[in-house]
Amino acid sequence: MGRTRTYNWEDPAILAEAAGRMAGIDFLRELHAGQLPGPPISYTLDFALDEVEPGRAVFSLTPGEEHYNPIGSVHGGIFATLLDSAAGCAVQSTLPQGMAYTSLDLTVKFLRRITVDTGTVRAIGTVVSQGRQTALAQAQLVDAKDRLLAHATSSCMLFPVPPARQ
Ligand SMILES: CC(C)(COP(=O)(O)OP(=O)(O)OC[C@H]1O[C@@H](n2cnc3c(N)ncnc32)[C@H](O)[C@@H]1OP(=O)(O)O)[C@@H](O)C(=O)NCCC(=O)NCCSC(=O)Cc1ccccc1
Repeated sequence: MGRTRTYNWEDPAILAEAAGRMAGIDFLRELHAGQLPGPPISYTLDFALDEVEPGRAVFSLTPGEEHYNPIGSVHGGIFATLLDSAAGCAVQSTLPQGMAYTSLDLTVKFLRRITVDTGTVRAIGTVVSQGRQTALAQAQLVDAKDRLLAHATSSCMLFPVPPARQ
């Protein structure tokens, strides 16, 4: 008998509209407090924003079988999703109202495999450098013993919120 999993999510337009009219840190704090619905990807993969402060964001995930690749460990894309989220939200946490961002790239180093036995993992993102048009962020994926599981750097593009989203 195969395993099954069901989940619900909220209309992503609610979140996108809020992101367009709020300062990054206020948006992320409301997300963290549950005053805004999580993004659909957080329900799909079952991970959450744990901490946020200006220039730093932390996400956590407890690995399950549903995250596995065909070779018996957590798929690299799960690592990358957590690292992209942490690095991107670290940048977002510094943006004033009216500014938006998107990640331009993500360079990931997979240092240790993750399995269901690894336990909860945390992706800690911080801003390394911020300019007018781009920001450089990095993120570390660690286990409960703070062992480094993966590392990523990401460049983000900064731009005014498009009029349609304001
Ligand atoms: C193994 C290596 C790549 C290289 O390690 P090195 O630089 O030589 O360093 P070191 O030897 O110090 O090892 C470090 C730790 O690793 C442990 N360990 C070593 N060998 C094995 C082993 N054979 N099996 C189990 N564990 C092994 C080793 O005991 C140590 O742990 P410890 O300190 O004792 O507790 C390591 O960096 C790694 O596992 N990275 C994560 C890669 C990863 O998870 N990628 C994403 C998933 S792939 C994917 O999804 C793509 C895909 C998609 C679709 C379909 C198919 C595929």
